Amino acid sequence: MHQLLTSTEMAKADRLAIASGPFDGIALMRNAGAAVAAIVLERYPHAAVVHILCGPGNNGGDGYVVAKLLAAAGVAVSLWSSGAPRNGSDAALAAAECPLRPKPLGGFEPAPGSVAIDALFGAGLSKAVEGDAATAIARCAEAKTPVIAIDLPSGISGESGKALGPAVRADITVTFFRKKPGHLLYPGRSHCGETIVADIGIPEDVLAAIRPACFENGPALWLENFPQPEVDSHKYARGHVGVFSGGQASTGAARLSALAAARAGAGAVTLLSPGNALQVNAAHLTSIILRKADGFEEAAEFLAERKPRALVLGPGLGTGPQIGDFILQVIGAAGGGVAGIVLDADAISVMARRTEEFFAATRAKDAPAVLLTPHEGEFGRLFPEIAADPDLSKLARARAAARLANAVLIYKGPDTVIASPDGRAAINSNGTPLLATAGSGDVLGGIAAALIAQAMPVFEAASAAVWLHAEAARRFGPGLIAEDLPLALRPVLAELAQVKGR
Ligand SMILES: NC(=O)C1=CN([C@@H]2O[C@H](COP(=O)(O)OP(=O)(O)OC[C@H]3O[C@@H](n4cnc5c(N)ncnc54)[C@H](O)[C@@H]3O)[C@@H](O)[C@H]2O)[C@@H](O)CC1
Ligand SMILES: [K+]
Repeated sequence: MHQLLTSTEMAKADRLAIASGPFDGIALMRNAGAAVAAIVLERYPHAAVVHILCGPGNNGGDGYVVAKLLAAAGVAVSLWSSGAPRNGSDAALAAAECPLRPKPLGGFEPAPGSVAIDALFGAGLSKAVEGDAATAIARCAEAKTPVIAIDLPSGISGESGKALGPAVRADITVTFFRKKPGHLLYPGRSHCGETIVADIGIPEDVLAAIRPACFENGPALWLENFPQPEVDSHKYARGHVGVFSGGQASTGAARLSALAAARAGAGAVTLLSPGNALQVNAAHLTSIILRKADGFEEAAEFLAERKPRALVLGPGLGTGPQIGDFILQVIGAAGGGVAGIVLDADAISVMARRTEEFFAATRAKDAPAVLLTPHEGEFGRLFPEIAADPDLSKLARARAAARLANAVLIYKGPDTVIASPDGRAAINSNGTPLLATAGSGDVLGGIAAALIAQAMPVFEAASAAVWLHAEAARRFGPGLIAEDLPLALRPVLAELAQVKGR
């Protein structure tokens, strides 16, 4: 259920389902309407009136089916239409099967105690909602009428989650077969309320032909690749992570990454510290190995001797020009042995000033895989042209940036998108505002590095890290600070290990 379908992919799913039978277009529409009607009856059994607002397309067609079924169940139904469906469409068949006569949408006023079904526009929305439909949306909002949206809240793009103009704020959104990106990307997500995915008889095997490349992030996406220590594992087989610390006044961020990497299962973690910060780091570390690394030569010795599988560069590292040289040298030297380098925070800001050299390094033939973890501001600095394109959704921005940088991206925010240069992407949906706390990003980088070090492919490792990080925060609850996050991973990891062991 974790695949997300674009409108083109969903139309293909409909076509393939119709071709393989037994349901034709109108039968799928009847199933869709029946699913919505059942949810209305279950959730709003005492509604005084159910208003059904039908648009001109097949979304409206679903509305006519709902009207017929609810009326047959004895519900007081009031049917409104913005215009007759196109002759020969499934919606026209559904309208013909519905015994109720619709009233013109312009006269719609929600009655007290009523519920509204939004069947105005779904996957076919192509421009801003205007006229009577926009007025109807405003009237529901003014009257605080509970709304159940069919497929998508009208006005929201299923592709981008953008509001193309006025948009319905639904309490429940019932979509079909699979969610669409617009259900998870903001502001769409906040317009959906609870999103329910209904089965309308489209067979699962159509997905093999569609091969979706976008997913809702969750264990279904990466559990198969999630590390599980073998009985005979020793600490280096569980993956060694190297984290580079900043100077003596900014060491905490790297230590948070290091601790998170250890909690996320890295067998060994080394903190590489400038000489002037060794004392302060030593005073705060116990199980983490501390090693002096002043500049590239000592870093290169560490790579050659200890063969870490993953590196974290960025938290608290500083933004001076020599830091940029250092990062480029480490990327250049790490290919072969290092499976992945996580570049976060200061590393992103520094590389944003040298994008040409940076992208040349990440695209080099033997470069290690790179994972970038920008928040909105850092994304804008590193990818200014992509960030400035108003036509791109957050999903499209993440994918374009991943391709440009030849890197996996964790594009952070309330709807974090993880994107791979191969075109795959995941949208995270378990995020929490509790994570808006200083140092939480440093922890995320450490978790991702630990998973990469344990042989998870970088896209899967990044996706798993984002999910684990949010899940740990949610379960910990209010009062969370970044220091709590590594330990808060424990129950989440325990549960995953149990599921995986089954
Ligand atoms: N067999 C099928 O085709 C099925 C379709 N289903 C429903 O069909 C919907 C998609 O149907 P459609 O492709 O007809 O699309 P919609 O019903 O979303 O709307 C398309 C119509 O609205 C017009 N339009 C788009 N934006 C407008 C705007 N802002 N103002 C005025 N007019 C606008 C279009 O020109 C077109 O006539 C899905 O969302 C789903 O609810 C489901 O019943 C499942 C089966
Ligand atoms: K709708």
